[in-house]
Amino acid sequence: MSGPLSGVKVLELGGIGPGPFAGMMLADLGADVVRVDRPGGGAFFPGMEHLDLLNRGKRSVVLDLKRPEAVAAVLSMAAVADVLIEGYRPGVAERLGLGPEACHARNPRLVYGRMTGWGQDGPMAQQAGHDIGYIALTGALHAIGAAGGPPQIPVNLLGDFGGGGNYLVIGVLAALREADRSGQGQVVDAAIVDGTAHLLAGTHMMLATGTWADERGVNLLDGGAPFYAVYETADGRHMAVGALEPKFYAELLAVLELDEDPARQHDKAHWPALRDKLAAAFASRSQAEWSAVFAGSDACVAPVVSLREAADHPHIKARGSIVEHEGLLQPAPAPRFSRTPTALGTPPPAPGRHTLEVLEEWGVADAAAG
Ligand SMILES: CC(C)(COP(=O)(O)OP(=O)(O)OC[C@H]1O[C@@H](n2cnc3c(N)ncnc32)[C@H](O)[C@@H]1OP(=O)(O)O)[C@@H](O)C(=O)NCCC(=O)NCCSC(=O)C(=O)O
Repeated sequence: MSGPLSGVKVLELGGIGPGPFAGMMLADLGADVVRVDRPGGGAFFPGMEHLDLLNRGKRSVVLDLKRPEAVAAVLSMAAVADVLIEGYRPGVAERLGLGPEACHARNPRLVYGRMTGWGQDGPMAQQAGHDIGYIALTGALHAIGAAGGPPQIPVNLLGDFGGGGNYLVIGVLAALREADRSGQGQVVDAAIVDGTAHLLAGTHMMLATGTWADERGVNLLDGGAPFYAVYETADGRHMAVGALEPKFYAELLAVLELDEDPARQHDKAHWPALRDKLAAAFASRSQAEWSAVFAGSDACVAPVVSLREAADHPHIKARGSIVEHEGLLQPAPAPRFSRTPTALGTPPPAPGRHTLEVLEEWGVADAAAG
């Protein structure tokens, strides 16, 4: 296995969303990730486990953790692992006998990563939830959408993955580094509400400076500014315009051949008229035509393409950011490394495919535990 985390052993107790995403990232980075699936798989999309990209590059063991022998097997695996990650409701791992105390008794160096929406404590810790509810409580969902319209759902990118799985990985990596020095593991409590709130640092900065109103669709970076917005083209597609800096804004006006005073960029009273002008300009040609017109320019304009179209965009293609691998269209590992390059992992395994192989390899005595 290549990648900077080559040789790092990760045990992932199977959950949904952000936990598996964090496991995928660790596998992308080269770690040996073993996922413990429950009998019957417990997949979000049953029967389609081979398409579950969040499990690429991992091996799967199926263990019924309601059986003491299976719990003993997982504890033995935790004894030789560097990292354990779990995404149950707080207290579930403890009830199974796999909480941090039980695991640290077997392996004091273990980094024990916990992924939840609300966090390990607080009044809502025990409540069920999903991305949309978690981001709602941080102010993020309120901030997204057009002025006068309802909040818009940013897929489940912001909470589950941006504020969730990513922060679990960051926490795990920091704790691993510290464990190298101290010889001790610790618990990483990654909560989507914390991570999403943290992602809002820049927005809070603008709020503090009085340059951001606590409303959606009226600000510099939420579509309020006409030079940072999305416009419809003649064929019903869209172009994304992000001409923030005066020199790039001037370039936008030049390419569009708009009769407009560049000095009025930040004149809010002028914004409605400017938006109308930009809308009329973009509505005059197709997305493909505008893409050709803006190619190579610094006007910061890009076509809004679909998930499938993205893979065919010349830049995305040249970078190999989204690739077809083993018959599956998927994003490539990110970021990239100069000395220890990463590679796309093995396809998502069927649950339990590696039970015997892994239990043997990780030296777990009772290989029949599952
Ligand atoms: C998502 C959940 C609300 C789902 O709630 P539940 O279905 O009630 O699951 P819980 O985690 O509470 O408990 C899981 C139960 O499964 C049992 N369990 C788990 N693994 C096993 C195995 N291998 N074998 C046997 N039994 C098992 C475990 O003991 C618990 O049983 P008992 O002990 O008997 O109860 C919760 O897991 C949760 O809050 N997780 C943290 C946050 C999270 O992941 N949110 C969703 C993000 S995804 C998202 O937002 C999105 O996709 O959109």
